[in-house]
Amino acid sequence: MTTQTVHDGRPGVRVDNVSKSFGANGSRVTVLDGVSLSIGMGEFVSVIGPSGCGKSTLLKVIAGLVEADEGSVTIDGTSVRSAADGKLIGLVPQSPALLPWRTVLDNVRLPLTVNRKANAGRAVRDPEELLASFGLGAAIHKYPGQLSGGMQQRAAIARAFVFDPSILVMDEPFSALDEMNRDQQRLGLLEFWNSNRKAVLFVTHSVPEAIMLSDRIIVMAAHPGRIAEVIDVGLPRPRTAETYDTAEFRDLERDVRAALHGVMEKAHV
Ligand SMILES: Nc1ncnc2c1ncn2[C@@H]1O[C@H](COP(=O)(O)OP(=O)(O)OP(=O)(O)O)[C@@H](O)[C@H]1O
Repeated sequence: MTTQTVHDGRPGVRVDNVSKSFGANGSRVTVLDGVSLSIGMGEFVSVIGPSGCGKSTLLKVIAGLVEADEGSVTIDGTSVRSAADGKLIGLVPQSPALLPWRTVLDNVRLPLTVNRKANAGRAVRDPEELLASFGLGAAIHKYPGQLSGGMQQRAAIARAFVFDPSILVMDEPFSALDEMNRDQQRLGLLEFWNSNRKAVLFVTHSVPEAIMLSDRIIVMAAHPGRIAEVIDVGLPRPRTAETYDTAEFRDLERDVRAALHGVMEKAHV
């Protein structure tokens, strides 16, 4: 096994000194305070931290769904707005958000058909092939209600790949699944990502999940939301179910939990 990090010289995601507050003057709350980070092309970065520390807000700022008050974000060298217009950003939400009256294949095709004119000439992936590579080849003509939660989430991930985005932002995509199923989905995602390297920002509450998937783990602190620590994972890839049983994995688990305890304790001072 080898440790491999793929950087092809492209800038990836750059977040520079981003701040964001919500609320009116008297009750204004700073949710992100001077957050800076970068994700190289082909790098997998997870964000973990206590509830309310601004993980989802950070993800939304990077995905162009929320505008930062201060600071800047660039995706592959361009502004978030033009990256979003150019379909460079793939988003996987917490719940699969599939349309129940459309088949799985039609759900994954939907982004291609919504604005056919604007999408003309854009590089796209074949929805059937994508679904097959996520193990859903036999389910393409089924409706979402006929699929398990894990299968629905895989379809949502496949949908995020149709425009072959440069970056993928994923907001706790496996949080609604039971642990066994969740683990299967993680390994499935890793297998696909290994041969389709994107810059990934992955929000999670699970320490083992963050370690298993990531090259780096960003630990956030709350009130205001900020980066407290960055932990390099460095486990060899490809990672498999056996990776959980290694001493290196357990050491990392201890380090990440200690970092989380650190930010929780400071929050109570
Ligand atoms: N649109 C909004 N308007 C007002 N407040 C908001 C808005 N979006 C988020 N917040 C507040 O910002 C803070 C951070 O929210 P965010 O969802 O980013 O945290 P999180 O770390 O993802 O939390 P969790 O782990 O519980 O999902 C919370 O206090 C939340 O109530």
